Amino acid sequence: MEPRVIEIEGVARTFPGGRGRSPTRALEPVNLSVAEKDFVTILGPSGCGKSTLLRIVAGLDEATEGVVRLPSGPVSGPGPDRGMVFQSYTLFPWLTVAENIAFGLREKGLPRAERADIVAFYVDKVGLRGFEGHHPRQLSGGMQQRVAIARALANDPAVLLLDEPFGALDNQTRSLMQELLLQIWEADQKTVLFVTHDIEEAIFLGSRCVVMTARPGRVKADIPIPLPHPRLYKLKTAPEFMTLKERLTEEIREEAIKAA
Ligand SMILES: Nc1ncnc2c1ncn2[C@@H]1O[C@H](COP(=O)(O)OP(=O)(O)OP(=O)(O)O)[C@@H](O)[C@H]1O
Repeated sequence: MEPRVIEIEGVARTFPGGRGRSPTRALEPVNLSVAEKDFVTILGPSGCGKSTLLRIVAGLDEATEGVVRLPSGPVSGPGPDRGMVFQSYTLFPWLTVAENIAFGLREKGLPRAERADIVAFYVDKVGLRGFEGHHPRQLSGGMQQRVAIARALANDPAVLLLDEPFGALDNQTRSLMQELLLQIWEADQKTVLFVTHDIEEAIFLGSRCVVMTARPGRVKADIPIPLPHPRLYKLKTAPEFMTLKERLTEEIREEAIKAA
């Protein structure tokens, strides 16, 4: 068995209310153990605490109960062992594509020549050669998200945390980005936590799919996705894909009804 890289132990989150408003219980205690090279997709109805859980693993928010353990120790803040990509484009608008990708490497103090090599490698990998000198405003949404992924990968984190990174993209671009991410994962075998609303996306990408209940969220089901790799878009119409889709649709439907 692969070693565990993320241990989420009894992690719960309540947001304080303030000014007469009652507190919001976003997450019930969540336990989740993620092995090295796992690609865990997290599905759940809107508002069930998916982003909150990911932000706690990233160290951007604090659990009110429980702990997240990494090989480096319990999470107490962001760290270079975790790379995060959000739904909205979070590139630095005043930096070029190359400068955005190199940002973390600069912070780490890597020499210029080494930074340039790493940037060139990831620019190639995400298909942005020729756009190194462009600024984010000169790129389409899909291109910006490719830069964000390249920036996260360039730091070579053990864990990638992705919060609906393709949520704002059109279907065609989204499909291409899914294939690109899978190719990268198949080659680099990173450990990935990927939050999504999209059942097909959760199956197509994941080696495991965790379904959360309606808010306050907890783990409702943890379903292995034993589909072979490499995965290409045609897989989405295969019978074994459809069977998984049916099962997950039913799980999510029950929760969406509760949430509504
Ligand atoms: N900073 C905050 N202060 C107060 N409440 C918050 C805060 N962040 C999140 N919440 C609440 O916690 C709950 C869970 O939010 P979260 O964003 O984690 O859900 P989600 O499952 O990611 O939702 P969606 O799929 O719609 O993005 C929601 O009810 C939300 O209003």
